[in-house]
Amino acid sequence: MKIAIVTGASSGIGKEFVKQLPHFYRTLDEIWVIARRRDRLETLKRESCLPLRIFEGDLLEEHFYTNLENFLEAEKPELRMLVNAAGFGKKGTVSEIAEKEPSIQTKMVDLNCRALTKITLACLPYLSKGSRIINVASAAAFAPQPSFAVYAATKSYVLSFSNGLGAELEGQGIRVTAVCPGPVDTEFFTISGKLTNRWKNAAMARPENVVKKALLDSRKGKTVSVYSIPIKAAQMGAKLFPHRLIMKAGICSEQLRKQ
Ligand SMILES: NC(=O)C1=CN([C@@H]2O[C@H](COP(=O)(O)OP(=O)(O)OC[C@H]3O[C@@H](n4cnc5c(N)ncnc54)[C@H](OP(=O)(O)O)[C@@H]3O)[C@@H](O)[C@H]2O)C=CC1
Ligand SMILES: CC(=O)[C@H](N)C(=O)O
Repeated sequence: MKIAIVTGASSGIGKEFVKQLPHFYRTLDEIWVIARRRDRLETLKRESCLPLRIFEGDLLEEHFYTNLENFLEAEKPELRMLVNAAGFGKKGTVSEIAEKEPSIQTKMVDLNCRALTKITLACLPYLSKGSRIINVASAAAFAPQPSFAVYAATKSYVLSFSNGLGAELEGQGIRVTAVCPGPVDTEFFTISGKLTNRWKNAAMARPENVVKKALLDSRKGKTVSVYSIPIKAAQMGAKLFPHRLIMKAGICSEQLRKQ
């Protein structure tokens, strides 16, 4: 049985992967979808042209992995595509967030980094030549971001992990692509807090476009997928300029906005 696995499938970018995957991978038999909100996954299942198998659960809970591993062991599927999209962010300084929600920043690290790694490790034995991994990082991975510090650090981990793992798996014909979008119009900002940066607001992308580009880039075997010219410029800027300067520019533009 040929399958794809998508985490964060109940909303936004992950959900869009579930919608587009059947058109890119016509030989898939099933997509296994992971998220906490079962009702959302049930709706997606009714609308999908491929059978979806629902794995309702919290990626922060250990028993979730035991359950998934048991299913993988029993079915021994040919995993053609793993998409790690589950994640969240919180806006504000590290101290402000810590005061309001003491454990949320370590939970962010646990979901964005640890859970992504755990799912990948569980899936590795079922990948074979031609299989793909897509890890949803972010343009926030390119440089540190004051007032988004933990989030940006988690996404640097995802980018670095994807590049390292990709180099290890290349010889087996398995490609890993880190997707690094700027702001995307999803429920992300309901949880993180609204975007106040006008440059970021102007660069807001549609999830359909980001996902289509990611799937095309993954098919080509690209290691990083960046949608839109402004975000490619940001990627280039982060390579050319010292991160100290980039952070200063970000802080100045935020202060100007507040005036
Ligand atoms: N939107 C943006 O501007 C950008 C987003 N990204 C990244 O894209 C990824 C997807 O975000 P996006 O689609 O925008 O945001 P959404 O909030 O729309 O989706 C987040 C997804 O993660 C799932 N999720 C969250 N917490 C858990 C958990 N503990 N266990 C299982 N699943 C969980 C949610 O499902 P449920 O709540 O049902 O469990 C949901 O399906 C994230 O990694 C984000 O960092 C990257 C760049 C830009
Ligand atoms: C939420 C994101 O990851 C986005 N790249 C941003 O920095 O706003």
